[in-house]
Amino acid sequence: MDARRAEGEVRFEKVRKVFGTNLVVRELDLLIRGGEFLSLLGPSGCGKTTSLRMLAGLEFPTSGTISIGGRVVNEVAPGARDVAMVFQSYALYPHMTVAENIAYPLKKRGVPRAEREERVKRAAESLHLTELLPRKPRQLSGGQQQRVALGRALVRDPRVFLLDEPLSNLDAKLRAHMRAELIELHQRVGRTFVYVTHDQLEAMTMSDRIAVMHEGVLQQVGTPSEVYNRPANLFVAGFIGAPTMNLLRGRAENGAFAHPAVRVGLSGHVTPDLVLGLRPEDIVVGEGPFESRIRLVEPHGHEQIAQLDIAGGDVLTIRADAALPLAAGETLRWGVRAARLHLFDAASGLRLDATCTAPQALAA
Ligand SMILES: Nc1ncnc2c1ncn2[C@@H]1O[C@H](COP(=O)(O)OP(=O)(O)OP(=O)(O)O)[C@@H](O)[C@H]1O
Repeated sequence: MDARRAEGEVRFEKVRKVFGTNLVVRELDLLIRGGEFLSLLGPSGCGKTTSLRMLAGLEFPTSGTISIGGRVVNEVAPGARDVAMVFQSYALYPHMTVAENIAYPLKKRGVPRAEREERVKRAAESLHLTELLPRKPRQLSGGQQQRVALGRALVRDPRVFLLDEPLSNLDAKLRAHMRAELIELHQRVGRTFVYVTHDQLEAMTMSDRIAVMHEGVLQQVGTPSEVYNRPANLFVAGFIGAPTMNLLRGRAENGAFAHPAVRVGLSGHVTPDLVLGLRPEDIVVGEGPFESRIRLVEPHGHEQIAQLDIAGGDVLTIRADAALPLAAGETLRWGVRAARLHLFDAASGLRLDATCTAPQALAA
């Protein structure tokens, strides 16, 4: 590992954070590799912002250690950690020009004027801000303001960039555009990015790895494809993916997963009470051993998403080609791509290392 990578490595070891009686982060163990784009992903209140703020030095861990580049930083002041944070609110100085806003962190550190100007120029170029340098923040769009906030971080060339929902104030189109810009920026600067978001699309599209958090507990760390294709537990299974994974509770019976509406062969070790996870795209539409009534159909242009009322009182979400004639009230035949299904132990919620073999006809 080269020196630049080593200095950008971040490690949380048994980090806990308590606010009063509220345990907000529990025993967080997480290694973020130098140069990696890692997203902390989870619903509101799960402790991701607090984790980021502890890394920035804006909150202190109740116990445990945080290191950057192999050095424990628990006692190190925020300004001496060599990290730069970008917030959801851009927090630009309204009376300063874009150039002055970007230069500000350097000025505060006593960087000489000529060097300041050179570094601002480079940061502005890499964020396509050159033309905007003389403007004041109020003369900029939301996306441009967020780029200035990024510029203010970039100009310092920190070891670690900390980003707290930086795109959430932007409209959908601009967000998509900024996602692409952030990917590019990360590739160009080769620094560690720690990105906090509750938006799985952001996490899935930009990250090298995603750390999924829920109620202060780290649930799974993996590449976007790992968390999508092998969710470690029911929380991750239900959180990642849109539309969400169907989760059906059933029992292991004679080597099969049995539910009033679905029966699938099993191979491997399973527990008696199971949850079967079926992503909407892993349901075969129009053929197969199962039959259910269509409850509603949502056209999405390129595809349709439909809900089926299935036996046992559950609802199943499916995705189908836009050309298929689906209508509410009609009966639909369906099957499953067995090898793509997920099995969880109902009691612990943990993923089971077992696979589904083939859908089986339901007993009459
Ligand atoms: N300074 C504080 N004092 C007391 N409680 C706090 C403080 N900061 C955060 N909390 C609480 O800690 C919990 C986790 O907050 P945190 O902001 O880390 O969650 P989050 O996952 O980032 O959520 P969000 O996306 O809503 O910011 C919440 O219940 C919050 O109310």
